[in-house]
Amino acid sequence: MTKQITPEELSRHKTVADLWLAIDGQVWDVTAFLAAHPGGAPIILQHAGADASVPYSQYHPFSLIKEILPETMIKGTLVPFPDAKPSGEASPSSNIFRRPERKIPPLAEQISVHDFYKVAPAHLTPKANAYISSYACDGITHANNRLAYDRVGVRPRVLLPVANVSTKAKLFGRDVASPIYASPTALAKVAHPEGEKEIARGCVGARVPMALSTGASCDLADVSEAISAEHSKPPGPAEEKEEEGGGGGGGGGGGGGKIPFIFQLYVHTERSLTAKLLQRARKLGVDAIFLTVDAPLPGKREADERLLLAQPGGQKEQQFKFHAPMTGISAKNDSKGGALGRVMGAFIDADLAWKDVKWVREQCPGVPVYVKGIQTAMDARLAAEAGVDGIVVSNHGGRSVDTSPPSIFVLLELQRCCPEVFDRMEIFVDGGIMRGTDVFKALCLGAKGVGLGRGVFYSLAWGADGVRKLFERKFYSLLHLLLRLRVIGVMLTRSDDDLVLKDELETTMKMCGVRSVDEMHPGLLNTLEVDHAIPTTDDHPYAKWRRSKSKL
Ligand code: HEM
Ligand SMILES: Cc1cc2nc3c(=O)[nH]c(=O)nc-3n(C[C@H](O)[C@H](O)[C@H](O)COP(=O)(O)O)c2cc1C
Repeated sequence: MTKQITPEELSRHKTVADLWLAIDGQVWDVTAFLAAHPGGAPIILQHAGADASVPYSQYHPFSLIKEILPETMIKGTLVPFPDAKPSGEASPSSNIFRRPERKIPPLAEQISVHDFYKVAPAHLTPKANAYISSYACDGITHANNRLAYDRVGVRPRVLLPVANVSTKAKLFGRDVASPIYASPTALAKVAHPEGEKEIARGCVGARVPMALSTGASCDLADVSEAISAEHSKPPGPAEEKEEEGGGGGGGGGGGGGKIPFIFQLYVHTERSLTAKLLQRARKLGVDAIFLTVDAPLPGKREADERLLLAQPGGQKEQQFKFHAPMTGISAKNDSKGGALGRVMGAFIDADLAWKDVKWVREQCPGVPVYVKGIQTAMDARLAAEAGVDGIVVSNHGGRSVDTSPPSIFVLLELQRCCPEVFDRMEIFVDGGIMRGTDVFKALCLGAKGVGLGRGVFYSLAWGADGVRKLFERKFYSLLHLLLRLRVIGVMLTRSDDDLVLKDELETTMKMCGVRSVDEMHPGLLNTLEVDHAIPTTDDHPYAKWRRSKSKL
């Protein structure tokens, strides 16, 4: 049996002379590998003495470490949570533990999306982490979504007046503070007891769109109500200090117009149920429908698969977290394992076809429909022909079919093979967005806006404030500032839990001589490093599509 290593013991090995880290439940002594790591030593040192599974999985498939490092470097198995108790009725092998109450580090310390990814998992249950972080098979697409952005460079322009820049945009018919939104992600209650309602509150605070999944753990009406309630709150300290000269600008509570509210649709095998759901969405006044088409069945997400759920009849709270009211499905283990995606998505109609897009549009006249999950120029053209209002270039965050192209490559493919689609419909993109530079690159390539999935889930560990901070920066209201000035005599400052993505986007814009979203264009990017990887034709450029005939 391998040695059981506690997080405390692991944390004692974090120097260049003695460096351990845990990946996928195993503790490795990587002291000898530190200098040889092709990605550099600093990134490994950043995670020294800690569980590096989540950040590691952003760059590498879990299988890589076993291919590269000898087994002799394994020190043992990480005991997940020595201070945690197994949940009441969970079977001994279920591996479900409740997190003891841990003090979450201050939000002010989380200054990048990477920070949210790094810190939040320690405050979620193992099953929640497995569900959120998981990806299809070897995680090639998942890792490449992120890495592909790094291979596209920006071309900074100088000596242009950029004292005042604005990230404002109009998305789904409404004014937003920045063209970034919360992608639809099912079962948010695994990360926060208020689930999607809390995401909605954060989105209102940041004044960005929110997309709600069919598989959400809160009902459409409840989330719609949470949005309205948040909008009608009186302005508080987090309220926007309306920018002078166009810069900045978040705003919680009643500030600004209503945020766009999007309903993401998975079509049920029983069509009448989907028709009813769409009618409800329309009545509730959703601003758009995202029809997800890249998951006729959920991908093979092994991390999620391996970790079983508490058995039926187990902890109440467990069931509450893993229940989707709009589909009526509660999670359970099946003969294959415990994958939430598979169990919760069992209702999805795998026979959906282009003709059904028309049917969906007919069910909700007047509500714009976007097809989410487009990954080739061919399908982008078909979407334009189907008359939809737009598409979301997405591979489900690498959760559907592994080795499909990173989203930014698809955007380049559309620019190369069917540029006309950008004039015919709106194009959104998600997958692997971690930095303001990533947002900038996607917008330069014609995206109207970008979505974040996992980042939102991780920021949710801090509740609505975390979500707001992920997207937006917070200013003190003038009133609040004056009060502070009088009472404690501070200088005019921003609040200490400023920003993340919007601020990074503004910085990039300033460095590139761009003052508004409309001024961004492909000429501000260098894509030479990836251009060879972008398809030039619909068919394979030389391999012929002919299966050899049997001679028998
Ligand atoms: C300890 C086990 C690790 C092994 C065996 C390993 C292996 C490798 C290898 C073979 C490469 C070059 C090829 C490639 O890009 O896939 C690489 C690059 C890289 N690794 Fe790791 N790595 C490890 C840990 C980590 C961790 C913990 C992180 C981050 C949290 C990380 C981040 C990176 C990054 C950012 C690159 C550069 C990728 C690029 O420039 O395209 N690695 N690693
Ligand atoms: C935990 C989780 C649940 C998701 N659930 C859904 C869903 O119900 N419907 C959907 O269309 N996409 C879903 N997605 C995909 C996201 O909408 C989005 O495409 C993806 O997460 C973007 O990649 P990122 O996580 O790298 O930002 C989910 C993603 C995650 C991480």
